[in-house]
Amino acid sequence: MNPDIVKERQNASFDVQKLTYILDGGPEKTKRRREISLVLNDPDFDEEDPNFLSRSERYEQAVRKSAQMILKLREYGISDPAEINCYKSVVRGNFHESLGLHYVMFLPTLYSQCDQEQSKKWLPLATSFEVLGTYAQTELGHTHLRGLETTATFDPTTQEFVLNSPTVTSIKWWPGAGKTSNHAVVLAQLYTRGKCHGLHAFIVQLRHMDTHEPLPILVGDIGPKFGFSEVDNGFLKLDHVRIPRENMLMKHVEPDGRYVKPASAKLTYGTMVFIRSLLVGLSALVMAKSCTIAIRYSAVRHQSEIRSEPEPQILDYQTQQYKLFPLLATAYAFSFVGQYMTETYYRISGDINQGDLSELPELHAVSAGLKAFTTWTTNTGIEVCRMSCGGHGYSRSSALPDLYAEFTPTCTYEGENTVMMLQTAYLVKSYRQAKAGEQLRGIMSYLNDMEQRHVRAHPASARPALVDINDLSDLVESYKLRAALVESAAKSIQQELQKRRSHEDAWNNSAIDLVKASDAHCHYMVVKLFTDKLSEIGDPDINLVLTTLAQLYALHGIALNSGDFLQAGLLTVPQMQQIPVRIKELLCLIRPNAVALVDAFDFPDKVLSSVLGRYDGNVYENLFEWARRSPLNATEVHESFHKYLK
Ligand SMILES: CCCCCCCC/C=C\CCCC(=O)SCCNC(=O)CCNC(=O)[C@H](O)C(C)(C)COP(=O)(O)OP(=O)(O)OC[C@H]1O[C@@H](n2cnc3c(N)ncnc32)[C@H](O)[C@@H]1OP(=O)(O)O
Ligand SMILES: Cc1cc2nc3c(=O)[nH]c(=O)nc-3n(C[C@H](O)[C@H](O)[C@H](O)COP(=O)(O)OP(=O)(O)OC[C@H]3O[C@@H](n4cnc5c(N)ncnc54)[C@H](O)[C@@H]3O)c2cc1C
Repeated sequence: MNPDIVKERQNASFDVQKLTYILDGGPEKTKRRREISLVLNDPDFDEEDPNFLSRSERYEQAVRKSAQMILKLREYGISDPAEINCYKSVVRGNFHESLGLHYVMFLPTLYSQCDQEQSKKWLPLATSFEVLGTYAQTELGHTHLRGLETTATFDPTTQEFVLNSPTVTSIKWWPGAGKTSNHAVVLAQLYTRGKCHGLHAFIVQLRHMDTHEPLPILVGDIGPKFGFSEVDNGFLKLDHVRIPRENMLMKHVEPDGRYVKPASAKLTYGTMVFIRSLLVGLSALVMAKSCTIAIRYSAVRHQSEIRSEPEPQILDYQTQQYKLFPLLATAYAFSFVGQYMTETYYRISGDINQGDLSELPELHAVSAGLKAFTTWTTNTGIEVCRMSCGGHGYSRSSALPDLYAEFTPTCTYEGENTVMMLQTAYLVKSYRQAKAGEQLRGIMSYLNDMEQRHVRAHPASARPALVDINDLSDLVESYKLRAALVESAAKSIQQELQKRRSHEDAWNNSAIDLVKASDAHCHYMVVKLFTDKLSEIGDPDINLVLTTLAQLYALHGIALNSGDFLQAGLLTVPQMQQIPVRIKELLCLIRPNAVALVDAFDFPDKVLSSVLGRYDGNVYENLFEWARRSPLNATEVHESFHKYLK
């Protein structure tokens, strides 16, 4: 064990194990997670570092691993979805799996959109993996749902739907598992009795069940990408492909071609809401991994000098702390927000299953906003962690390049982030309702205060600054008032309308304000949820260290967005000047606990797959050992010497 890292652990002021329990949701859950993690010792999962393989080899290795996972899950009798998720996330490490779409989109779509008869037919096939599915929605030319071109036209004479990609732009593009899957949920515009009824979901067989040869359908892999090398994102061109009427999910078309309206057309989009909710938790996980790597490495790396003494640990540089500790605080904040998002998703979708759709718009708005907010922040954070590790951070052995390449598309898939932020129509709507005197419920209820509390932009001089920057509840209140930026967005739309612009143009001309408002709303939610969580934590040592992190998270956010807080008169200039001073104090308070705080995330070394983030801190000898395994070192003299240099 590296002596620096041993010393760091001795300095911790709290019980790391107890903090792990809090993050997992209780000691039982930690115990079970650790039991599941023992799978890492299974030699059947031994594999080559994907960084040393070609794309085709990576795909093959990933398929082998996916197949092994299925067999092992059966062998160990793991069937609880949360446990399957935990198992798979341990085995997958930092990469994705070829069968990922089957689990996260195909199966959930079947679960939520099959009627009884369909469930009876499709669920046994899909859960036994005879049917391997993907989710084919996006097209070469469009992702916007109303713009999708693929059609499904009902033919009452044969009781079939005819699926067609009429143009090049209508070819399905990006669905995972182009080579792996034999079925797809295809999203297409439904036509019956000559009328279009919008987007609906259909189960389409793509490949022969025995030979895996494509049916008369053009299907394949779209080629190498920035990351996602384990995943065969695919194309799919349907040329008048016929499927039985029973393959339409939720069966909205009667045998005579009559269309039966669903309770809400948006239920078809349910799987996207599910994944957006999950991505909040994924952001927390990846931010936690990145911080673990960068902070452990910073504790063992010595460089340069502060005083004329031996080289200090780079973690002692104030600038290094300023790079990493706000991200550490973010990792904790997002962990608690991820827990909230999961609970909220299951609560509201439970109500939806019972026929109560009243909270669907809020679930959509919150999951879209938090997905965008947390993935954007994490995306930037991984890169900060990488650069904070200097040259060794650039090596694939650090895992940080892979974490970035695998994570960055979360800002794009499942709804491009700006587009998701613009789903703030709900916020503006809520603002208008509150202004009209309606009492809002749930997370939007802070807008009820608008009129009474004059929550709106004021010049600094007009508002007495009562905020104590050391008091978290005051900071939460300030974020809440800043979230009233939605008023500026609503006003901008109003002004545009007064200029006789159409509603659509008024919206587009206010889009920057709308995204800012959405961002401020999400930021408020994160600060509030982090602060609320503290009241549940009884252990005084842990409460203290997490309070320090929450303060850092809140103050760092204010420092980055000082213009908003000053403009709205929420803080004065002298208070703003105090914030960097307080931030520096908080960095010093966090410093002795930094390594313990990342240890509490409890990532096994094999899951981190990072030479820099090793628990034992023995970085250099392992870096050397990793480099020696590079395929270029397989021979002492590379063949290119004989071919070209000699
Ligand atoms: C541990 C977890 C690991 C997870 C790892 C996952 C790895 C998997 C890897 C990759 C998977 C990637 C899969 C995909 O990307 S699938 C494709 C995803 N595509 C999208 O997300 C498209 C984004 N676009 C949209 O969703 C829509 O186009 C839109 C931007 C929302 C606009 O939709 P539409 O045209 O219908 O709507 P309007 O703007 O006119 O809005 C109409 C009203 O409907 C409301 N609305 C929209 N969407 C929803 C919804 N999902 N639920 C509820 N309500 C919704 C909208 O707010 C409007 O409401 P109003 O009251 O104003 O009328
Ligand atoms: C790794 C990966 C996996 C994927 N997996 C799947 C899958 O399994 N199944 C599937 O169906 N799809 C999948 N996708 C596709 C993915 O869902 C889309 O790429 C995503 O929804 C974004 O759409 P787009 O690519 O058309 O971007 P565009 O919408 O073209 O975005 C380009 C730019 O235009 C801007 N823009 C677009 N619309 C607006 C607007 N209304 N207002 C303001 N700005 C706007 C965006 O902000 C962005 O800056 C995957 C994508 C990736 C990268």
